[in-house]
Amino acid sequence: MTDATRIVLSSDHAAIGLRQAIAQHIAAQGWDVVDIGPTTPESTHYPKHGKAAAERVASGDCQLGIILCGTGQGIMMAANKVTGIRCGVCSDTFSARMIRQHNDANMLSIGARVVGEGLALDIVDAFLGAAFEGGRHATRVEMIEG
Ligand SMILES: O=C(CO)[C@H](O)[C@H](O)COP(=O)(O)O
Repeated sequence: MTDATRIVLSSDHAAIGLRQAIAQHIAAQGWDVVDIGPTTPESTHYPKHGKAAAERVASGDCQLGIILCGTGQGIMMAANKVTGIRCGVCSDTFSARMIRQHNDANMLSIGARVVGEGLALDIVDAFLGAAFEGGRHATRVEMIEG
């Protein structure tokens, strides 16, 4: 990935502050950030935000996505319903690195009620700093796609 890689961000109401902190953090690193909200704190429904972000990645408009909800789980489930999306929830940096290296994940999900901001930013850095290793892992990723 290069600095020109476009990254879509979205969340539900539970993760607006963390999403904005991540947006600021990665924009400062030179990533091209597309934050599709929401921006207001009213209660909303994570499936529509996960689907909207996933469609940006699946269409090729964005190369990677970072999505958040309270646990990271529901929005991940919604994103993974979109064909071509491989999204994992991460609460640790090892998993964030490995979902890129072994699973060629194109989306990362984080639970804003699970991890604090400092760890979340480290998780994002681990995800964005890793690259798919291919080889035997490519065979397995192809099997996920069916
Ligand atoms: O984590 C989530 C989905 O997996 C949501 O953020 C969570 O369910 C929202 O809960 P509430 O409406 O009580 O704020």
